[in-house]
Amino acid sequence: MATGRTHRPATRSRGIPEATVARLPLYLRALNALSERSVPTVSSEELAAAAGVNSAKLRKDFSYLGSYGTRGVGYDVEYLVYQISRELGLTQDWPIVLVGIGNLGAALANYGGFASRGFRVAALVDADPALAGKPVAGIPVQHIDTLETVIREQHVSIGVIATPAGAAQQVCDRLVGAGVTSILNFAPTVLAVPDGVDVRKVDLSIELQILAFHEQRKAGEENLAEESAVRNAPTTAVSGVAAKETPAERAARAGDGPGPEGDLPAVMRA
Ligand SMILES: NC(=O)c1ccc[n+]([C@@H]2O[C@H](COP(=O)([O-])OP(=O)(O)OC[C@H]3O[C@@H](n4cnc5c(N)ncnc54)[C@H](O)[C@@H]3O)[C@@H](O)[C@H]2O)c1
Repeated sequence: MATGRTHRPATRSRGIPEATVARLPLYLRALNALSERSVPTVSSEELAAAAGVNSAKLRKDFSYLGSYGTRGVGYDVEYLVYQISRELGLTQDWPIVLVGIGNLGAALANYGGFASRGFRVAALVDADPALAGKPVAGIPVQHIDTLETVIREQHVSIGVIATPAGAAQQVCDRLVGAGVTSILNFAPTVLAVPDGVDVRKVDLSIELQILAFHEQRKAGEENLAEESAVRNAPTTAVSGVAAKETPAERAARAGDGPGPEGDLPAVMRA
């Protein structure tokens, strides 16, 4: 779901392109599902379909990991899970700090997927003094004043921002100043960060807008297809003028459906 860009060159130090890195979590999710079902091996086609990726792209991506699979057998699921997890740095535990514990922050804190993927919520932080000490997902919310101490003591390198947009840059600056080098930003604003800090932005409304665009295009294509079907239908002479025949007219002429008047009673068609 994460969208946006990271402030990194298109190719990472070990020669793995950013686009490949962005697909690794998709492969990992599909592989974990296979692993849970104790599936030992998987073909590139099956895995590509499960991850929603083109299979040639998948084989190219895996070649960067030095993983080529075995002809006729496919890829070893467990080994690939290990390889991708190692590449993504998921073989170690990553403490994260979540800032802004409102509707979204509380939902994120309650999301079980962080822990199962190696991300430990080290602290929940909010500026509202009324929230301080209140448990959310079993973790007491801490006041923003403690942010730097929490980051230092818990060795946090990843921060998640779920504050209103107006507070996000200030929170970001404090996170970076305290040593955080990766930020996941949910606030609808562009953050300025120094070199060496990665920012990923999540915006569900942008995703919905992209879907709306595709919906609109699909509707347009359907209309065009209908218009073109009518335009390309065989012509028939009506009162001496060549006119396009609609599907209903064609069916009526063939005697297999209602005429252009549809289901009008016969008396009204006369
Ligand atoms: N990316 C998405 O898809 C998506 C979806 C929903 C909401 N949002 C965004 O997430 C943010 C939070 O939304 P919400 O509905 O949870 O809002 P909310 O008002 O319920 O919660 C915001 C929280 O941030 C806290 N806060 C404000 N200033 C702060 C600061 N300087 N330091 C620390 N905490 C601070 C507030 O006390 C509050 O608890 C908004 O920016 C919203 O636009 C994004």
